[in-house]
Amino acid sequence: MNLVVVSNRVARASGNEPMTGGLAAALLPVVEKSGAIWVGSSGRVRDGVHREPFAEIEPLGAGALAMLDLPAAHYGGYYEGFANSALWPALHSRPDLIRVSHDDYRSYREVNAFMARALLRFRKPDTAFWIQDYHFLALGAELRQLGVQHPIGFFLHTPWPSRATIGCVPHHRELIEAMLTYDLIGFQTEEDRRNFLGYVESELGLKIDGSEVSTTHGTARCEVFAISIDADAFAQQAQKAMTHPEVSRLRKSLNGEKLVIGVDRLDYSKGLINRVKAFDKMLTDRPALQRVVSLLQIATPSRGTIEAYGNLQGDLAKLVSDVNGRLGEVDWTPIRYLNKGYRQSVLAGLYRSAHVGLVTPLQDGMNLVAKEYVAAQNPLDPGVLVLSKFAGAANELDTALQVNPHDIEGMSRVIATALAMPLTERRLRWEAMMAKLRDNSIRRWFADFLAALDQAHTANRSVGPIPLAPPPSIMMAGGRSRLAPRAAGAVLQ
Ligand SMILES: O=P(O)(O)OC[C@H]1O[C@H](O[C@H]2O[C@H](CO)[C@@H](O)[C@H](O)[C@H]2O)[C@H](O)[C@@H](O)[C@@H]1O
Ligand SMILES: O=c1ccn([C@@H]2O[C@H](COP(=O)(O)OP(=O)(O)O)[C@@H](O)[C@H]2O)c(=O)[nH]1
Repeated sequence: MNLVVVSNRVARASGNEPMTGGLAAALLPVVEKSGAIWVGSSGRVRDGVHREPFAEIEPLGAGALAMLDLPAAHYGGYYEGFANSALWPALHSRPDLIRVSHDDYRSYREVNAFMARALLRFRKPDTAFWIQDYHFLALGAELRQLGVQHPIGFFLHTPWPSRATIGCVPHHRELIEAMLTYDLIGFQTEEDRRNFLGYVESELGLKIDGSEVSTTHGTARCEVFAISIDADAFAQQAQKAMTHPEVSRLRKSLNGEKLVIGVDRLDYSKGLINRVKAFDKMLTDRPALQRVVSLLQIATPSRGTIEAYGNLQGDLAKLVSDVNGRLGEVDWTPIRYLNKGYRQSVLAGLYRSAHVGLVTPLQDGMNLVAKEYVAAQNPLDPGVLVLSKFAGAANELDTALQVNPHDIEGMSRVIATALAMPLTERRLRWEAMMAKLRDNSIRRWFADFLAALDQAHTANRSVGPIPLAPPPSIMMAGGRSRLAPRAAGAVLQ
């Protein structure tokens, strides 16, 4: 099989920069080994690329990485607009943060259609397409519309929310109808899958048969594949990282103090404000812990041109400075707060140096930082993971100390418990989590998805050729979508 993987964000094998997010970090090692072609955005835009998509292609393991310049006129409306100001807040159950214009939606559909046309050059008779994430909900439908009969799978890296919440996204019906043209739709957790099928049944009135939804365009199978990491490789990296100068400097600066670590993109879904408040409360309520423990919070800038992200950056900086100003001393700072990214070869050593890993998102598809923190620990003296029950990772990492990130007082108590946990209990909890990570590796995630895609597509083909997808349509009065033919290229006119 000749695999084409598609995502908005890609990662270069030779890249020396820190990873921006879990999708790229998780996919890089497996895509590299698979010989696949990985197609995504170059991060650059270009005028007039509609006819001839421009791709910079470089080797990636046995395969290749193709980075496309996306259309200048639509990039902002697609990425910052519809993808990250409408879909992202809705998918993370924050409908109050949805900001979207109908032009943004048009741009989103234009970029999906553009990507579909660009993918045709990579198509061979035995190609399977694997589309990643909410940036490309409609890409499968665009490919089918171009007559592509190949297997097309989709994996959603974020949560899928309740029907009421996804219903706040303009054009939700036509987007989800478009998703049903995928042979296979993968989710991080059973809850995400249930929410999606619940929407399909109650909002679209379609019948669900086990994991399958049948439409006049074929059957979409919906399954769960929890993304993961290569735990043993990460453990080795962590051991090696202990001699990295940056890690040595951190350890030396601790002067025997305990360390709590948080590593996140600066995103409102990550629960950073509540986390800092909980740490503050712990130190304020338990003065004996002052000078005994500090927090290292790495908050990598993300999507900074979007208002909600800019506001968060300001609010968080103010909160951290308030805590440090109030509790700090001439020779002690309670919170080390860094707005930059670190390579995993350094990050692994930082995790291993920390007695507690704080991963407290309000909502998170999976959260690979939680898994990396566990994998990085010294088996003889492991740290404790404090994990939000609203991260996808909480399903597997069930011996972490799980918290409700909305309960600041509860979190402050649990962090104190983690800091005081005896070695025997730390080891028991860590061993159980590490066994789960070893069992469900990123290699297994990759292989299981592709095997299920093959099965789903074979079952679809056994009932005949796949009809052209329902074409995209604009909203009609009353919020219902219509399924009407569309002239090639005439998106949303
Ligand atoms: O590409 P960006 O806009 O910079 O955002 C980074 C990525 O954020 C999201 O990551 C998700 O995928 C992880 C791996 O499955 C998962 O652990 C995490 O819970 C998710 O938030 C987003 O879904 C990606 O598309 C972005 O690339
Ligand atoms: O400075 C940083 C911060 C994060 N990461 C990586 O970015 C990913 C974050 O993934 P996660 O699933 O936790 O969250 P996301 O950012 O994708 O929502 C992890 O693999 C981290 O190792 C990194 O390499 N350097």
